[in-house]
Amino acid sequence: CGDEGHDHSHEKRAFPPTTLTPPTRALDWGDINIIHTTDSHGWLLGHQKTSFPEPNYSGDLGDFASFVSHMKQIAAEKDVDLLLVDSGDLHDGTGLSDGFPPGGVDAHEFLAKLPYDVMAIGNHELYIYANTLDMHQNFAPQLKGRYLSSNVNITVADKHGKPQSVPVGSRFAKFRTRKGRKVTSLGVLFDFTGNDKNTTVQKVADMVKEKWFLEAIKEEPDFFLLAGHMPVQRDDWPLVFKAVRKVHPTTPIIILGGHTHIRDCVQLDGRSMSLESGRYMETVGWMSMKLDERRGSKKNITFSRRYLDPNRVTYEFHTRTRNSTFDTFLGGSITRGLLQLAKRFDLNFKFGTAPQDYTIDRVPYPSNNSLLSLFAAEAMPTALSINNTRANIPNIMITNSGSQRFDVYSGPFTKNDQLTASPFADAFLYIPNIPAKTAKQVLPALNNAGAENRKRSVEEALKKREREAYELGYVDMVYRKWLEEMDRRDGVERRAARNLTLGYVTKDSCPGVGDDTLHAPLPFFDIPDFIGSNTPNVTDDTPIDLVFVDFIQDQLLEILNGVQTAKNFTTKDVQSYSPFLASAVLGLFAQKAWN
Ligand SMILES: Nc1ccn([C@@H]2O[C@H](COP(=O)(O)O)[C@@H](O)[C@H]2O)c(=O)n1
Repeated sequence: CGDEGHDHSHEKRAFPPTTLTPPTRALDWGDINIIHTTDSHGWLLGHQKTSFPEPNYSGDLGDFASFVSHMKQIAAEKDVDLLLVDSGDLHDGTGLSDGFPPGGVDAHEFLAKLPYDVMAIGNHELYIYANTLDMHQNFAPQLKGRYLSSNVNITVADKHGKPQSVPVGSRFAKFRTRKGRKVTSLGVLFDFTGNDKNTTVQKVADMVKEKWFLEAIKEEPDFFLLAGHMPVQRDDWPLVFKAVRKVHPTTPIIILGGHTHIRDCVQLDGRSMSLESGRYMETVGWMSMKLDERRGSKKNITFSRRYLDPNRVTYEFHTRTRNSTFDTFLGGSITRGLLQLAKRFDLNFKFGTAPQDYTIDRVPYPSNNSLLSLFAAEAMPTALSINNTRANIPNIMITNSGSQRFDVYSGPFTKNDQLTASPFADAFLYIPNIPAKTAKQVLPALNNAGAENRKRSVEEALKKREREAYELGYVDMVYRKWLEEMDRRDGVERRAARNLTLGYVTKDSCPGVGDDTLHAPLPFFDIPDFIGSNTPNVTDDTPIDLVFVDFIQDQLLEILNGVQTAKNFTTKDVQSYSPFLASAVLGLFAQKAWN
């Protein structure tokens, strides 16, 4: 980096001890180039486990910062523009984002040190008001008008103490690139309904009718940069796209989406490209666009896109650097700062030693290697029996499979591993005295099993619930379908060939191959949306406790009232079951079972 006299050593350079596959080819540069991140969910220290595909994603935020600096330098040499954009969901996912009380994520300080041109808000910034307030008061100001929340507001007290609803960040941003090109930018969130009190999400269809929106898009920029936490397929981007196209039929439009955690690309017309760049810092997206020689051209624009595996081999390949020349001063200081933060939050605290790998969808559910089986059948019953006067009453415990966010690997099981596997601070509730016969029907009904035998009214309720679930942020099924398709295409053959490491194998609807590095896909097994403990061995009329996480309360009550008619259950029948939150369950279990 040319900065002599400071320490370049990183403790975390101990991993990965594995040989990583380099990218297949150089990036295609254009006049406008974009590096894109989304759904990072706190994975700022990179993926640290040694079983594949984890080493593919071992680059940390410091490495990423060094990569961005070198790429900026290359852009300057080429005399082109390079922008850095994020599409939201910084919260919920690791010990760095969830290892301490909500309302002030110190790790975000390091994100703000990167030269982001635009960042958009995600649904995970809105589950807890204190987190949204932190974004509004502390994070957004550091982005100087470029933290965008076009349709998301927060209610805060004005200077007279009266509540007022204001954008969490800014509604839009207009700026010029280094080369002087005019950009109009938005940060749009899908129609999310699971947000906390005193935050509001306006429907996208209503946002595009707002006076401020029509004013903002009126003047023609050199290109529109529409960032947002919304998948590039099957959602409301076309509403925003059409609203812009109505006024500017040929102006280039770049869309940078997120939320479904997949790698995806689509072109809504020949002068636009939409990119989605995965999750958990497992993907860094790249897009380039060659501008027209003359203004007003209607010809198709040449775009390229690429999905990079974020690791030092990828970064050094594309920046023509070596291990000894790659780290910048900023990059090194970010890595060291994050490691200090991890130490401060005691993220290496060991609960026990996991005897084997437990994965979410690489093995069937239920099975001995399934994390969902481990959580539902062993960890939840063990952890929730601690300090619980109802421990001796038979029960059925239910949670959503989406509550388990990441695999557990054999070896030391730390506080960080606990929070990556299960980051949500969801509380456990219960309804007492449900006849075992009724309680046993709830889980299959939640998973829509036996739908063909069900009455039409229940069918309709389930359809409605599916729609509502999407609005609440349930998109795990989209990610899983994506994994299933890549495995089904040629998973068995690619894995059998043994010349490729495991990783993502993307097929999207943009021209050419999108993945930067070739891999064999992971094996995939379908999993249910809801999982439960083993049913107790009691007679059908035995009254038992129906235990569940608060996150699924509304759906559970709806289903419970569908499988029986003796009583209409409401939130008044629900009580607190345990002092422990979902995010603590695996640690409590590991202390008992893995020590
Ligand atoms: N309190 C919570 C909040 C969310 N979830 C799970 O997260 C999913 C949404 O996350 P995305 O990254 O996909 O936006 C949601 O479907 C739930 O599975 C939770 O369990 N508890």
